[in-house]
Amino acid sequence: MSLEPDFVSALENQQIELAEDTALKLQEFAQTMWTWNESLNLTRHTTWERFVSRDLRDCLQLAPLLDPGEEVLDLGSGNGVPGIPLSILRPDIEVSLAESVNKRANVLGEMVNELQLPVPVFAARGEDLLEDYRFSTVVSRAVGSIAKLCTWVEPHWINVDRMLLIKGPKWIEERSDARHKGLLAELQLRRIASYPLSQDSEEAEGAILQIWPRGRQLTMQNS
Ligand SMILES: C[S@@+](CC[C@H](N)C(=O)[O-])C[C@H]1O[C@@H](n2cnc3c(N)ncnc32)[C@H](O)[C@@H]1O
Repeated sequence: MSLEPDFVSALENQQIELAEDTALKLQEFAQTMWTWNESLNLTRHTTWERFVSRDLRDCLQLAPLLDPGEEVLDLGSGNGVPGIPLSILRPDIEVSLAESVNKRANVLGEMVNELQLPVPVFAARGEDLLEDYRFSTVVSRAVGSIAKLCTWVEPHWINVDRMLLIKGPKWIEERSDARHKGLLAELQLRRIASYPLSQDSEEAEGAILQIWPRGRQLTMQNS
């Protein structure tokens, strides 16, 4: 297999440099996802430009924030973003996927098999899994507001060190809403990455928010 020219130019346009075997695996992921997308509604990002500038860009921002050996749960994995690219970019961490819709969870299982990735897929609500499993970091993108995620994880902080949420510019309103509802009273929230969402627009910014219990000392390097 070789790299698709349109994928290579999308990477160049975004000034992203990747080892060839990593790029090939990410390419395989996108192609597998797009094939499944024909029968199941998984993604609207169906061009290399969109895949690189949105999906991959978010994952590349998230990947360096995790420590080697971390156990990570992608809550609401849907099409596999960010969990699957994360496991490709960071083979030194253990990624699991939680997806509450059975059909999508089955497809995720097929995708990780095709890609031969050591990624368990749970057909379950992420918060239910937290009753029985422990994860150092819960990651999530495009699943729910800050308030919703805080509510889901609230009873389970004993089994989670921190959440890392990938958010668009609306995160500030979501933070106000969560504060207003008193959901952040026992939590700390810090933006630990921010980046332009598109090279054409200076306004739209992506953010990675870290949320963790007040008073808890995190041991991760980038926390
Ligand atoms: C809009 S998709 C986002 C998919 C992917 N994370 C992304 O960024 O493109 C949200 C997915 O989360 C799933 N979902 C919603 N609530 C969930 C929960 N509590 N636990 C697990 N999956 C959930 C939905 O079924 C859906 O597939």
